[in-house]
Amino acid sequence: MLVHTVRRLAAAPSVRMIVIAAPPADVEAVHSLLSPVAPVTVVAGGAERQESVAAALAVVPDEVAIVLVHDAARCLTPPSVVERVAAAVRAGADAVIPVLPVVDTIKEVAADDTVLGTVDRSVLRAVQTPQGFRASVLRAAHAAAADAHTDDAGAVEKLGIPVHCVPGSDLALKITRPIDLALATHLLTLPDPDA
Ligand SMILES: Nc1ccn([C@@H]2O[C@H](COP(=O)(O)OP(=O)(O)OP(=O)(O)O)[C@@H](O)[C@H]2O)c(=O)n1
Ligand SMILES: C[C@](O)(CO)[C@H](O)COP(=O)(O)O
Repeated sequence: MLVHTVRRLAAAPSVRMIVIAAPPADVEAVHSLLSPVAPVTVVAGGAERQESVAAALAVVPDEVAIVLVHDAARCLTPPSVVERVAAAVRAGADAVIPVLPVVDTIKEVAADDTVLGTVDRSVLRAVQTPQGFRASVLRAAHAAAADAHTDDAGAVEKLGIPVHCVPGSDLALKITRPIDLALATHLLTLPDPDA
């Protein structure tokens, strides 16, 4: 997954530096794996995603103005999505997330499995990565983050800074369940949409 992720990130013209947070015991191995794919810096990640992002951010030079945070698990994210996010930050947004509409009906459910209500899905979005930030905003959000957050934009929202949405991609699925892996394996057999 890491190889596919880095290959697509490196193919995005806006990406100048790639920092990977790896399990501490695997830093050397990950560097050896990825060096033939693209120049990468590999740091020891943390127990949670948030800690890994903070560790990677710590080695990003101060002169880097825009930082994109990506999931290795979204390894088929097309370079066009990376470019869309980067372009929106360059155009002036402090924080940008790629999103998709929610296609299922969403219910709020009580602990006893009784439905409490139906949520208006027209205002909901499923959030992907990479998420793009003005570097100073991401650093401030991480410094201020008192609680755990499941995405970096969540920490920015808590600062009261607007987060802008751009279209994501079905290809940017997060490989979480066995069926996601089966789907990704099949998608790899299809022509590259960005080629
Ligand atoms: N300690 C961690 C855990 C996760 N990640 C990053 O966060 C992404 C999502 O991780 P994870 O939560 O493990 O993905 P899921 O497969 O969705 O697992 P879970 O069911 O725990 O949410 C990973 O691809 C990885 O890039 C990380 O950097 N450091
Ligand atoms: C960042 C993310 O991929 C956006 O959808 C998601 O929040 C990661 O969540 P996870 O539970 O760490 O996989």
